[in-house]
Amino acid sequence: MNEGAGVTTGTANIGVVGLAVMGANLARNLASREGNTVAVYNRSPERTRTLLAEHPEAGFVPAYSVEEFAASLARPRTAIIMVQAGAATDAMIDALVEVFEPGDIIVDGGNAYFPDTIRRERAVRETGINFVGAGISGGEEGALKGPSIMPGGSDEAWQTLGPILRSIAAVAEGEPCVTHIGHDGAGHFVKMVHNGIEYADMQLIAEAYDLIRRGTGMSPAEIAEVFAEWNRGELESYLIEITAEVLRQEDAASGGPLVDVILDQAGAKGTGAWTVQTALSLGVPASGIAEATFARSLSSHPEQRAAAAGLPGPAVAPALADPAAFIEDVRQALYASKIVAYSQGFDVIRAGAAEHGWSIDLGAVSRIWRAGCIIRAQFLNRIAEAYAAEPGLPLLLSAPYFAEALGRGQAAWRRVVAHATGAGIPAPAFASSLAYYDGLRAERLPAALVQGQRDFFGAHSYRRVDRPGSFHTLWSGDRSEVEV
Ligand SMILES: NC(=O)C1=CN([C@@H]2O[C@H](COP(=O)(O)OP(=O)(O)OC[C@H]3O[C@@H](n4cnc5c(N)ncnc54)[C@H](OP(=O)(O)O)[C@@H]3O)[C@@H](O)[C@H]2O)C=CC1
Ligand SMILES: O=C(CO)[C@H](O)[C@H](O)COP(=O)(O)O
Repeated sequence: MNEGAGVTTGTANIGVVGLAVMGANLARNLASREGNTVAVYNRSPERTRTLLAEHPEAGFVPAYSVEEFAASLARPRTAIIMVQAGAATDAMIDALVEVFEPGDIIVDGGNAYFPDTIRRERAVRETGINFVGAGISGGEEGALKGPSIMPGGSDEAWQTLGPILRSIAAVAEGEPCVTHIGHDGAGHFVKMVHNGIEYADMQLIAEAYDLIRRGTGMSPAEIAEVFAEWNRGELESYLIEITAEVLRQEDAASGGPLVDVILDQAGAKGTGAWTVQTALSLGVPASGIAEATFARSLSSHPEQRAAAAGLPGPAVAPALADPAAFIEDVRQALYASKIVAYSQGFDVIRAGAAEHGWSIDLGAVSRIWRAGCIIRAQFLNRIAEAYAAEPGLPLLLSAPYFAEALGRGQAAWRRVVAHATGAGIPAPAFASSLAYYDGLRAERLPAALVQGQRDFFGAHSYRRVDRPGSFHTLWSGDRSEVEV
């Protein structure tokens, strides 16, 4: 039976392909906006049927084949794909290209590795169809109520898409959380870095929890109250808020805290690793994001953890003289490390924009992250202010507000990292953020010695502090210096 038979075709002004958690909620969000009629299609028809049955109010136009989907859309067609990243996205793009026409727009709203988006945009453009890679953040709730949206693609496609995306995006201080990030893969690039920062933020919060729990012996429910309190101050953010919720949750089966029965192996779908790979290839030291990504990897090697379980650690953990003061230290260390994570993330975006010829407005990026997305936070207002005051800011953490906050928090930060080290509690994101801060502010770095070593074994040469040029010491000869 053709389940689409009987529906009016060509009337939907927008379509959604892929009706899992993100696609279904985005389709409902679109349908709830004045003037929209939304066509929906999913590879497995069950999802389409379920969505229709559960949300008759949305007035969806269902399609059970890509041909039917194309026919249900008014021309020029606009469709948003929300399917699994990778091969599934390629398969859906190929299928839509077969049934769409020049001038139509295909939007990939899923997470995609930006080089894939650049490749797809180029290939689809050849057919005369517009392709837009748009990062969408906010999870299930954001997709439904208003996500933060990071579209790339052409100016022409943005003319059509802009009003639709503005109508469904979250709103922060009266501004929709969407902006045309830049051409081809720019949108997915920025979404990738958003997720890298998300990894760092989550890891820092997890380390804060672990330090407090192991240091003070407080229960998860008690620590939830600490996070709830922090959420009323400068750390106010969605991730802090949901952390309190998770820590408060009791497990029905054991009667204890849910967090204690969740297997301690963190999953990852790839965006953190993409950010780190990209940062490495751009030469940007995104060390906090890297540590957060590696911390998930370390957690997910049970065989290695079992092999290391008997290795010695500190015999006696240092006692905390003042647990309340320690908790305040952790709060300050978390804020300082968070500044580092965001500063590094914005560095990756700046370097990526330069490398790929994108003109990315970093202030606009910070503004569209203020609501709707997973890293939404009060803090983003401070970043927006920093870029408004100095759009060409070379280093976010050197902006007056952040420099002052780091200066205020650095003593507590050091105490926390020292305590973690002394107690044998892993705090890789806290420690690496502090090392990054100290590395940046150091008058002189041991990189000079590294250069000497490189010159010794590979005649790689070095530059001198006292005169221009490149030099090499004749290490295996008379050790005199020559200019090269
Ligand atoms: N979940 C989240 O919080 C967020 C997810 N994203 C991104 O949004 C996208 C959608 O995420 P989510 O809703 O979680 O869904 P999933 O990533 O779990 O993907 C499931 C969807 O992909 C479809 N699919 C899988 N393989 C194929 C294929 N070969 N051909 C056609 N369709 C296929 C499924 O169809 P079928 O029903 O037939 O299996 C289903 O509709 C992903 O790219 C994800 O990375 C972005 C932000 C947040
Ligand atoms: O994009 C997202 C949020 O912004 C997705 O939730 C993504 O799946 C999170 O990444 P991971 O699964 O690797 O933790």
